[in-house]
Amino acid sequence: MSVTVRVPAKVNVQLAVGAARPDGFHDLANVFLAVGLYDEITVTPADGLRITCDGPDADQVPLDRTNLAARAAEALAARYGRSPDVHVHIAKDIPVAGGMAGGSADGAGALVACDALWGTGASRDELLEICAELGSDVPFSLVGGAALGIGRGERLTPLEVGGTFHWVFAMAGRGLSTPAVFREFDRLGEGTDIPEPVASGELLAALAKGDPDALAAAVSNDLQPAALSLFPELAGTLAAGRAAGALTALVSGSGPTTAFLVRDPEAAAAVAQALMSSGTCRTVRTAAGPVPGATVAGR
Ligand SMILES: C[C@@](CO)(OP(=O)(O)O)[C@H](O)COP(=O)(O)OP(=O)(O)OC[C@H]1O[C@@H](n2ccc(N)nc2=O)[C@H](O)[C@@H]1O
Ligand SMILES: Nc1ncnc2c1ncn2[C@@H]1O[C@H](COP(=O)(O)OP(=O)(O)O)[C@@H](O)[C@H]1O
Repeated sequence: MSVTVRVPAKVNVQLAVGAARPDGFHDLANVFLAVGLYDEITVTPADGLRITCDGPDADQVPLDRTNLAARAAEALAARYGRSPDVHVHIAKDIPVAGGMAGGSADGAGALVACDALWGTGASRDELLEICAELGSDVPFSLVGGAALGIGRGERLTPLEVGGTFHWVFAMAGRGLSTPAVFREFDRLGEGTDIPEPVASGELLAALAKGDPDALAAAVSNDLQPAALSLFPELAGTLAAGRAAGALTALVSGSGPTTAFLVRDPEAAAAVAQALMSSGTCRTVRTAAGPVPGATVAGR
C-alpha cells in the first residue's frame, strides 16, 4: 500500500518584515497565496526511512535526514511512538531554493501522507503544530488557499479570495538561501527604524474582490531589496516581465523566483513567451491561485 499527496507552491503577495527578534527570526505580516505548481509525495512502507526525489531540480535536494520530508516523517513517528519506517518519494516540480516553499511543501506533504499511511489519526491542530516546528512556511503548505501568517509566518488566518489570479513565474539559474536574504535585509536596514509589520487593508480587499488590478497596485515584498542586492540580475527579469505587459512584477518571498501577475491565461502565455525569449531566466511557468493545500491524491 502507498499514499500520494499533492502539495502546491506559494507566492507571497505581501511580505512585511519587522526587525530581527532576539531568537534571530523576524516577525512578519506574510500574505500567502497557494498556486498550482505541485510537488507529489508518495509514501510506502519500508525497512527504514529512505528519501528519493525526481524532477528537474532533484540533484539539489538533500536525501538525508535534513530533508524536510524526512523530518516530518520522524516527527510524526516520534509523537505516536513508532519507527519512521517509510520510503518517501518526492516528485519535485517546485523550484529548489526558489522562494516558493518547495521544501515546506514536501514537509507538509510527507506529514499528511504518513498520517494516512499509518492511520495515525492526528488532528488538524496536531498536524499544524508539527508543521510549525518544521519551518515557518510549512503550516501554510498544509492549509493552502490564501492566508495571513503572523509571528514567524506560522500563525495563520485564512483569507477570503473572490476570484482566480493568474501568474507567470520566472525561475533563476541559481537559488538564494533564505537565511542569507534575511541577513541582507538586516544589513540594509542597519541604523534605520524598522516598523512593525502589518497586513495592508488594500491588499486584503483586492484579494477578497478577486480584482487583479487592485492586487497589482497593492503587492509588496520587504525582502525584495535584499534579494536584488544578492542577485542583481533579477532586476532585468522583473523589467522584462513588466515590459511584456505584466500588471506587476515582484520577487517571490526570499527569491530568486520572480512572479508576474497578469489578467488572464492569454496574457500569461504572452508574458511567459516574452520572458523566455528575454534570456533573463532559466525557465518560465504559468500557474493560477488560490488552490487547496496538501491533499491526498491517491492510495
Ligand atoms: C521568506 C519566506 C516567506 O514566506 O519564504 P521563502 O522565500 O524562504 O520560501 C519564509 O519566511 C521562510 O520560511 P521558511 O523557509 O520555512 O524558514 P525557516 O525554515 O522557518 O527559517 C529559515 C531561516 O530564515 C530566517 N527567517 C525565517 C522566517 C522568519 N519569520 N524570520 C527569519 O528570520 C531565519 O534566519 C531562519 O533560520
Ligand atoms: N524536500 C526538500 N526540497 C527542497 N529543498 C529541501 C528539502 N528539504 C530540505 N531542503 C533544503 O532547503 C533549502 C531551501 O529549499 P526550498 O524550500 O526549496 O526553498 P525556499 O525556502 O526558498 O522556498 C534547499 O536548498 C535544501 O537545502
